[in-house]
Amino acid sequence: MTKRPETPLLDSISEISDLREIPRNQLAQLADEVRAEMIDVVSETGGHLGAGLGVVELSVALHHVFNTPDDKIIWDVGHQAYPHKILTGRREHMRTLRKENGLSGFTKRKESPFDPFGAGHSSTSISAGLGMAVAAELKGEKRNIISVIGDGAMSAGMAYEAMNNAGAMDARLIVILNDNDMSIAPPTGAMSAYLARLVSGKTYRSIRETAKQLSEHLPRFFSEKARRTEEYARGFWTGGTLFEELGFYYIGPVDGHNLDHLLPILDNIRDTDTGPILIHAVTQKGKGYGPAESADDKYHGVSKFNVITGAQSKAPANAPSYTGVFAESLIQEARNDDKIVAVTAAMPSGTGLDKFAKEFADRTFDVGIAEQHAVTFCAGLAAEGLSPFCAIYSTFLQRGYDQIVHDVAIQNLPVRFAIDRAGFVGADGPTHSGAFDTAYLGTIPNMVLMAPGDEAELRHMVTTAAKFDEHPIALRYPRGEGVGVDLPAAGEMLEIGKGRIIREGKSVALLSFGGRLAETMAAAEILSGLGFNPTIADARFAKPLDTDLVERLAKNHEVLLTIEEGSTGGFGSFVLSHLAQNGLLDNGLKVRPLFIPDHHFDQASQTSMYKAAGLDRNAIAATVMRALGNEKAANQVMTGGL
Ligand SMILES: Cc1ncc(C[n+]2csc(CCOP(=O)(O)OP(=O)(O)O)c2C)c(N)n1
Ligand SMILES: CC(=O)[C@@H](O)[C@H](O)COP(=O)(O)O
Ligand SMILES: [Mg+2]
Repeated sequence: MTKRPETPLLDSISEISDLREIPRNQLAQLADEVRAEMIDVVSETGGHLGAGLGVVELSVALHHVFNTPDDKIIWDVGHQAYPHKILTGRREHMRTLRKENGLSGFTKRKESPFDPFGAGHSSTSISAGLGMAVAAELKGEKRNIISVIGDGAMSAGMAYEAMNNAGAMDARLIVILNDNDMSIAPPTGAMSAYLARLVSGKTYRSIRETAKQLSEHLPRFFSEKARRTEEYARGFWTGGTLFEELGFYYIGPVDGHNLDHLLPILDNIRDTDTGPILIHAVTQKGKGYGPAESADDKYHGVSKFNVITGAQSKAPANAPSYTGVFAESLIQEARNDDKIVAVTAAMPSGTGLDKFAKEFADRTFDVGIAEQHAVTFCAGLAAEGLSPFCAIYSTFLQRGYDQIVHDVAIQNLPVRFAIDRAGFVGADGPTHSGAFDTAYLGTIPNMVLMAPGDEAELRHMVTTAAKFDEHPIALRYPRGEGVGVDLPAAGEMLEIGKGRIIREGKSVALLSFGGRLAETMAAAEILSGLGFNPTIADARFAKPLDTDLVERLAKNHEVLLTIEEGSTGGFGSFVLSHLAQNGLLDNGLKVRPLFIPDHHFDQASQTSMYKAAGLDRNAIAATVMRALGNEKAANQVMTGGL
C-alpha cells in the first residue's frame, strides 16, 4: 500500500467557506492536493478517473468564485465530479465510492446540497440548468447556474435543443464547455472537428496571450449593450462561433488548467448579469497522472490500480464476457455477409464494436453520443437493404424509444438491436440499470425480443438476428462474464418464438428469460434437496412468446415461476396476460412472476443487487416453497439453513 499523499491545504477545508478563505496564489497547490487525493482514492475504489483529473482546476476555481451551493454547478454525466465531491464535504466518504451504501459515482441530489441535479446519462446539464435559471428568475432569486458539459456530451441532440432554447432567451445561464478532445474513445463527428479548429486556430493563441487583458475588460464589455450586439455579432473576439450564432456569449478557448486565466474570467462572469454565456475551456483528460495521460482511453474508467505503476488489478476471468462473445459472433457473421454493418453511440469498447472495427473499419459507425440518431440511422441503413446491428446499452437505448417505435417498428425495418448491460450493472447504480428494455420493447408490435440464458445462446442469437430479415429484432444480455459453458464454433439460427426445456420435471416449473438461467438452475438444485424435481425452461423469446411452451408448463404443473432480470411489465407480464386470456389461471395454477421490483436500486455488486431484488437462487427456491404453502422451508432457504 502506498502512503497517503500529504494534503495540508485540503485538510484545512471542512466547510466550503474554508476553501474561499484560501488565498488565490495557493489554489494551484490546493488543486495539486485534490488531484493527488483523487488518484489515491480511485486507486482503492476504481471508478471514473480520467475525466475528474481533467477538471480539478475547474472545480477549485468554480467553488472559489461562486457561492455554491446557492449558486449551482451541474456536472454533465457526473462522472467527472470526484474533485467536486472531495471539495464539498464528502472527502471522508470518498473511499465508499460506487460501493453498496456508499457515495454514488455520479452527482445525486439526495447525496448533497452541492449536487443540484443528478446525472449518469449525458447531455442533460444545459436543459436542467436552463430550467433552474428560469425558475430562479420567476421566483425572484438571484443566483448563478453553471452547467459543465464535455465535448463528448456536446455531440448529443439534447445539448443543441437546450442551446437553441437558451439562446433565444435572456436567461442567466453559464455553460462551461470542457473540451478535452475525448469522449470515452476519441470523439467523432464534425462538431468535434469544429472544436479542434477553434482550439488550434490563431485566435486561440492570441486569446491565451491576452487572457488577463480580456478578463479585465469583461465587465465593462458586457455592460455595454451596444458593443455587445455589434462586436459579438461580428465575432469580435474569435471570428463568430457556432455558439454565438446560437445566441451565447462565447469566451475562449481558455486554458482550463490555468487558474490565473480561469479565476478572473469566472469573477467577471459572476459579476455581470447578462446571459447566456459559454466558456470554452480546453483541458486534458487524465491531467497530472502519467499513466492516465498516456493511455489511449485516458483511464476513463478503471479498476483498482497501483499508483506508482498505474497497473490495474483485474480479477482473472472465469468465462468470456457477453460483450466479447457478441463481438466475436458478429465478426463471424460479418465475414460471410457483407450486408452486416455495426453502429455504436460513443461506446466502441463497451459494446465490443472496437474489435469489429478492427476487421471492418468501413462497416462500423461511431455516431457519437446520439442514441436517437443511431436508431434512425440504422432504420435508414435497413431501409436500403443493409443489416445494421445497433449496439447500445439497455439504459442508453431508453433515449431512442420513439425512434424505435416510429422509425423502426411501424415501418417494420429489420434493425438488429444488440442491447448490452441488460439488468443490473453494479457500481454505476440506478442511472445505468438496464431494467426496462423488456417492458418497453416487448410492448411494440413487430418487435422480436430475445435474451440468452448463457453465452452459447448469445452466439446463436447473434446468428439468428443476422439471418432474420422479417422484423426488427433485439437481443439483450447482461454486463460481465458468461457462465462458462462451451461455445459452439458457429452460431445456429434459432426458431423464432420458440423456447427450450432444459430439464423435464414435475409439479414445479421454473421459466427463465435471459441471464438468470444459471441462478434458476441453482435454485432447482436447492429444491431437489427439498425433494422436488422442478421443470426448468429457457424462454429464449419474450416476443413472440412461446405460447405452446407456456401453456404446457401451466397445464402440467402446480406452480409456475417466471424469472427475469428486468422490471415489472416485462416477460412475466406477457406470460400472465397469455395465461389469463386463455383461462389458464382459472384452475388454481400458482403463478409467481419474479422481476426487478418497482423501485430504483442503488449501486452495489451485481450479486448483491440481485439478492436485494429477490432474484437470486435462494429467493427463487423460497418463492416456490411459499407458493406451496411451506413458509418454514421458505424461511430456511432464505436464511441459508437449507
Ligand atoms: C446518453 C449517454 N450515452 C452514453 C454515455 C456513456 N458515456 C459516459 S461518459 C461518456 C463520454 C463523455 O465525454 P465527455 O462529455 O467529453 O466527457 P469526458 O469524459 O471527456 O470528460 C460516454 C459516452 C452516457 N453516460 N450517456
Ligand atoms: C459514465 C458512463 O456512462 C460510462 O463510463 C459507464 O460507466 C460505462 O459502463 P461500463 O463500465 O459498463 O462500460
Ligand atoms: Mg471530453
